[in-house]
Amino acid sequence: MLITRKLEFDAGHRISTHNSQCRHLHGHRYVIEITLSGSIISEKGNAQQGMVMDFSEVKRIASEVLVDKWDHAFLVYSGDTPVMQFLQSLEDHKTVVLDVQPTAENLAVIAFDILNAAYQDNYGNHLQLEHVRLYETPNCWADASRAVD
Ligand SMILES: Nc1nc2c(c(=O)[nH]1)N=C([C@H](O)[C@H](O)COP(=O)(O)OP(=O)(O)OP(=O)(O)O)CN2
Ligand SMILES: [Zn+2]
Repeated sequence: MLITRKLEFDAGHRISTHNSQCRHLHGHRYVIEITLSGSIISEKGNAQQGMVMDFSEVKRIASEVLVDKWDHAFLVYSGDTPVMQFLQSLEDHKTVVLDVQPTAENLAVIAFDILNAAYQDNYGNHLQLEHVRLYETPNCWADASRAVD
């Protein structure tokens, strides 16, 4: 069984090596869709009986490890020297430094890795993260999936 929870956050970025508009500082209302797999919990008396995981729990975990950290942050590539220096000059600025360009593709992979470590199987229902879809705009998104062994 697959379940998906959607969350949204705002963040700034630029692709410093881009040959067009995206090299300018700008922001997006990012949308992240988190897909988990697992079996339906059947244990009587369990508050999550009938669920793979309570959607509110999916949100709580994603917010704690990822979304609250990226929301209203500037996502900057560590190799983007002028922007790194500028952000460092701002007192108490919410900045997330990445070792790759903050493209939709890279953000989806980073989000997958962070979330993958966060979703643990608590009830023996083989819960695990399967897929992350990250929308940069309503028209542009990237998918990161669990590698097939
Ligand atoms: N493969 C990728 N291409 C681009 C990325 C990316 O992350 N991966 N990012 C950008 C820009 O950051 C920008 O966010 C995308 O802007 P744009 O192409 O203008 O997207 P829109 O949905 O606003 O496009 P419309 O043509 O206005 O619909 C660029 N490329
Ligand atoms: Zn952009």
